[in-house]
Amino acid sequence: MKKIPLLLMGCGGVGRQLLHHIIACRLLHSKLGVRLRVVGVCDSKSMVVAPDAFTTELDDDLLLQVCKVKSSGSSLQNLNNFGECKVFSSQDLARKVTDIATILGNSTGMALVDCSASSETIGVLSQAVDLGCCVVLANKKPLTSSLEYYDKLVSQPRRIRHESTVGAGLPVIASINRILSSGDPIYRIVGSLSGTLGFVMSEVEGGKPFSQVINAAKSLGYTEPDPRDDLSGMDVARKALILARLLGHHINLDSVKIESLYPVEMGPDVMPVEDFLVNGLPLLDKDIKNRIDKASSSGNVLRYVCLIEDSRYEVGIQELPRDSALGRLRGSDNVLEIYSRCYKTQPLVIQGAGAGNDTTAAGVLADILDIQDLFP
Ligand SMILES: NC(=O)C1=CN([C@@H]2O[C@H](COP(=O)(O)OP(=O)(O)OC[C@H]3O[C@@H](n4cnc5c(N)ncnc54)[C@H](OP(=O)(O)O)[C@@H]3O)[C@@H](O)[C@H]2O)C=CC1
Ligand SMILES: N[C@@H](CC=O)C(=O)O
Repeated sequence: MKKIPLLLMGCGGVGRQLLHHIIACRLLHSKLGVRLRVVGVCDSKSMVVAPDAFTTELDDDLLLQVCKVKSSGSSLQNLNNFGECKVFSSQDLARKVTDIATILGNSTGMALVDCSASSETIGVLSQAVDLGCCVVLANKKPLTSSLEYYDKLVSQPRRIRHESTVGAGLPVIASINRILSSGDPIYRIVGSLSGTLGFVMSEVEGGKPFSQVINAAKSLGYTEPDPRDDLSGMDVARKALILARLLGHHINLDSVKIESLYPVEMGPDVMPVEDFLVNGLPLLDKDIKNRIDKASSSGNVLRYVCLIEDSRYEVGIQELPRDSALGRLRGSDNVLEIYSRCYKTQPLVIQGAGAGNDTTAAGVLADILDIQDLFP
């Protein structure tokens, strides 16, 4: 049986769902001759690890307990007396992750899985690459920081997977990699790449207030931890940057033209997120409704569109015909049109659920299975 040691960073909506998927797939994976050995799980402050990363793992009862503790809003410290594990607190975290990566990286190998929404994981991920580990990301921040970090993370292409960073579980990165590796140059990508903003546009079209829809999107697990990451366009800009860099464009986030749906006075530096959700959002209801009604009166709809073409990198609202590919989108679906030599007149179109814990975690799990050949 092939064994893949795995350390999970981030135990929020996506991370917990990943643990549930791993447990639910035990039988399937054993038929495939693979076992995912979860050796550690950490959140922002603590980490729970197996007593000996070489020979032991966190068993499924303990993983379920991790999920239970985290979904109740408690700390992983509460697992101190539950089963065979050790719990470490904040100052030791990065060092402890690196210690495990050092032990396993050059022996059995290890998959370091980032389901956090933090930029603090970038250092440990890049060290893990040097230590011979694989990295699997749902977190977009490590790939959208400096070009130096990006180049480091992708320096061993067989050892990195990040399908869920764009379009959640949709096969966007894999499809682009296949097209590029066949020498077919991609010259234009256009799409709607935010589950949250897609959901918002179609629900507000249906008559619901913007503020209510954003809160619903948060409860459904579509938004980033702070929904302003979605509403500012920054989350889509990160996806645009990931795609542009995949196409070989050596650019940074400041090359992406971004349209925000809220004013600077409601930004994270000015207002705490709870304040924004309760008091800020309702102030935006009228303006968004007016914009949508105006488009509707001309038979159009509003969609938040991502465009990558030549040296144009733009994310923002566009008014589009209701019966266009993007105009027909409903709910949290994403759609992506890829134009290349082979897909010139008719683009390659990828469409489907583009956000949510289930599909995102499924994408992460498929990525982990995809690197199984690198493990003994
Ligand atoms: N939801 C979706 O539809 C999609 C999400 N993604 C990406 O998946 C990631 C996770 O999203 P989601 O689960 O919704 O986010 P959550 O906010 O629910 O969870 C984030 C988790 O990361 C932990 N964390 C924060 N900082 C660190 C750190 N430095 N080291 C380790 N863990 C840390 C948090 O810890 P604590 O509990 O202590 O706060 C929390 O457990 C995000 O990057 C998001 O962009 C990608 C595609 C789709
Ligand atoms: N917040 C994101 C989640 C996926 O990346 C979105 O709404 O698309």
